[in-house]
Amino acid sequence: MSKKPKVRAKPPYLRSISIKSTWTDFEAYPYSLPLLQGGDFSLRFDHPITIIVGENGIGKSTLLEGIAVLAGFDDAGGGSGYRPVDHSMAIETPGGILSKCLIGGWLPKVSAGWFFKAETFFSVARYLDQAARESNEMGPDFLSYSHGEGFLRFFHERCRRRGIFILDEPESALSPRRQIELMRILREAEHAGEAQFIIATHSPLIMAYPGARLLRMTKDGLSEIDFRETDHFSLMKEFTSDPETFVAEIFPPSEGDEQMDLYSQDPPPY
Ligand SMILES: Nc1ncnc2c1ncn2[C@@H]1O[C@H](COP(=O)(O)OP(=O)(O)OP(=O)(O)O)[C@@H](O)[C@H]1O
Repeated sequence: MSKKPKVRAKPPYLRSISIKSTWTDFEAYPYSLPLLQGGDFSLRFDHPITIIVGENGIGKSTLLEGIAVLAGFDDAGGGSGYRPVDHSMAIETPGGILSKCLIGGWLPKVSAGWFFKAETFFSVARYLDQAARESNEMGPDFLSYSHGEGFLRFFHERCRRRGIFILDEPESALSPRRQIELMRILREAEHAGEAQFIIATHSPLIMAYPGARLLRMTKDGLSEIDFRETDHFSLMKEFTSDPETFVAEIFPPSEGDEQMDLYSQDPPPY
């Protein structure tokens, strides 16, 4: 009798997160995020790629850290079982403890994947090289490249595998051209059908990724949005349609100032 081929579940693997109904502590960070106030926060993931946008400080990274810990990653970044940063001397409250108040709905629970944080990429990369050296293996050596090249090599090598990939501001070191390359990597991963991505970004390019579910985080919570409606896109649109006026309006002349030609080719007089 022939064996039935195994059917592998497709992403998204993490189908939902919600706040525990018994949770009552909303006083201190990270439970004090505006998103959680009211105690009925929940979010469903129904696309392989979810992209979260929102103003600085609204809580995107903290939410991603909570999800990363729920997925079994360290909130400093890395894969399952990696502890790239020594937290023993840290004085700050780690955002990952948010996971304490969250319940994740998985189908199935996957442990493979990665939590990429632009701000800790270099510590994580060093940790990977050191771990490889200790096992007499070749390290990935992401640090022997420029910031942006290192990031892209990383995305090429790690994000095409099966698992859940949580990316916090992956565009940070990438030129617009390289952001487009990242979008191509996402597209390949999406076609391969093995990876779920949850991404926080300020890049108007990445938020225009076709087929992703784009969510805007505000103090009132998370809601779906078209990328054209985001502040990031509207500001860039205003800028590109009339850069001179746009920049001049950033620096309105004070009373008594002479009107400055911002695009003068003359060097400054010092
Ligand atoms: N370790 C911490 N302890 C206390 N408050 C924190 C800590 N980390 C962040 N916060 C605060 O929590 C809020 C959310 O921060 P978070 O980093 O999640 O925002 P964000 O949306 O990712 O911002 P950005 O776009 O600038 O990365 C901010 O008001 C921030 O000052």
